[in-house]
Amino acid sequence: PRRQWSLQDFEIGKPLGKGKFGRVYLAREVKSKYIVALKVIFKEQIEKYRLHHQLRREMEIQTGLRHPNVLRLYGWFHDNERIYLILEYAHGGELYRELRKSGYLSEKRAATYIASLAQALAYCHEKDVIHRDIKPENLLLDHEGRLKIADFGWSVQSRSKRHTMCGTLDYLAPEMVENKAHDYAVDNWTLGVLCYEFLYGVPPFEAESQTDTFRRIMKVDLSFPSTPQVSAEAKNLISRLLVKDSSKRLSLQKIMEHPWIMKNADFMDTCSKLQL
Ligand SMILES: CC[C@@H](NC(=O)c1cc2[nH]nc(NC(=O)c3ccc(N4CCN(C)CC4)cc3)c2s1)c1ccccc1
Repeated sequence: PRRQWSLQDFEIGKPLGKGKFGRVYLAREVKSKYIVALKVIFKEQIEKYRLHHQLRREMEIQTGLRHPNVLRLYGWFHDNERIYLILEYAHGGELYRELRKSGYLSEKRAATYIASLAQALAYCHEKDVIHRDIKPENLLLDHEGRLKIADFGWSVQSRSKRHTMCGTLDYLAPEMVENKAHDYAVDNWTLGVLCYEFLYGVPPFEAESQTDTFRRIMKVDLSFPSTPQVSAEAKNLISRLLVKDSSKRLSLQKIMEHPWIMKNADFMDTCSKLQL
């Protein structure tokens, strides 16, 4: 039986990051000395924005997911004011920071991250989970540099209903921009956006205003800068993901078999190759 955790079970360390509704702290479970990340969410924030059903969904979803590229949620507890999520600690921090520091990533590193994401999403889709908010801020790195998808706050368990999104629009697929019912293929679109951003350092439809970004997404106004130098195979993969008709986007399986991925991705644990 799952034991009841409480704050007394943990020594709280430095703050790791903060999101809209809470903060994450480094923490150590006292008895086992096991290092975790403790996400603290304020109940009044959840009530104010009426997000308890979403938070419950995040907790149910992430608890049930077991994949090397999905951040583990070990358990949770609460007190009068706060809800605490006991999360896997990713030692490398946010992929976002690495991307901003180096400007853009090598084709090998970009392909490895896209392959890891495709495997993680294939696993999530098998479990009827659509993350829907895959962006660099939600991607973490562990001590081996392995990618971990975090923050399932926006994910949905089954075929999604209409939801308004907040935050950056750069990663929204056309069907989400049009607020149409959408399905798993939104995550495939997002892989195209991420692959572009990993290789060029900026998202493909970036614009001065949100309206212009909307317009560029709806038109799939995609162009490749002349620098940095990016291979034709990489551009081919991006062009086959950033397709308006969601049924025509490359499937996750086909992404993992794409020549650019096969040539550049470093499948660290070969077993993941067998999972294909
Ligand atoms: C993805 C956002 C989400 N975050 C999580 O759930 C998060 C869950 C989780 N587990 N481990 C983390 N690790 C870190 O945040 C981290 C940050 C910097 C680090 N380094 C700094 C540079 N140094 C050179 C190396 C070490 C190392 C680890 C995070 S964040 C969130 C959502 C709501 C509220 C707060 C946070």
